[in-house]
Amino acid sequence: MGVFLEPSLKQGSSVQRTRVKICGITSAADAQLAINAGADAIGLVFYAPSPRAVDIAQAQQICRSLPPFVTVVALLVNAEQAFVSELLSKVPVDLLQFHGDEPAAFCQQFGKPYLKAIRMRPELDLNACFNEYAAASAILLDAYRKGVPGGTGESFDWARIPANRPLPIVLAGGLEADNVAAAIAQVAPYAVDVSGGVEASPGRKDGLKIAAFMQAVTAANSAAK
Ligand SMILES: O=C(O)c1ccccc1N[C@@H]1O[C@H](COP(=O)(O)O)[C@@H](O)[C@H]1O
Repeated sequence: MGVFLEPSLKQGSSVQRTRVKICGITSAADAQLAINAGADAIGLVFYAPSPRAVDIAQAQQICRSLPPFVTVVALLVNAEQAFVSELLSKVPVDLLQFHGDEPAAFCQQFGKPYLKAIRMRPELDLNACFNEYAAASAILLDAYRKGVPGGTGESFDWARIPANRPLPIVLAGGLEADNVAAAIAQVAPYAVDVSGGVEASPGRKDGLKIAAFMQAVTAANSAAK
């Protein structure tokens, strides 16, 4: 297994900025809040039990409103193969995010770049996950709560993340403006992913919280220079 050098880590005298994904976007207006604040990616949740769930028609409407160079991530939790294929044929998705128990063969079959979310349950063997999902674009690390696939608003012990990683890390789980700088300083992830921490209420984003989150990321990157 090779060792991926996180772009956020110091390379000579330069430090690359931490990418930001704002997940759980449910409207064109909320997408605009994220983009205006400088987010790199938006996440659309295709998981019906979530308060942030969107359907294909809503996703199409949100995507039609987007300017170029914004990455659209589709979040799925143990979805049927047929649904993922339909989604990809109807919505301009850049990246799939598998947030359930999908094996690597399932994730790879669509020929799309993908993130594999790993929930940090206590006995987890992270190296085994890196090996299984070696073809992923990145591994997204999220908090574990039994019976809940994600979006818990809870964080986990970042010390469990090894310094040497074969793939880029997207750090998720309970991030918000008040803790994201500490997370970046400790973990140096490729990207951070936030949902509940920038909401006014479940499924509705808060422009001020998004702006504060983005400012905290920028400040953390400046402090690392
Ligand atoms: O957002 C959801 O409702 C959701 C539902 C099912 C799986 C994942 C979900 N969200 C993802 O969970 C993490 C952490 O979210 P939070 O910032 O702690 O609220 C993040 O990757 C979300 O995209």
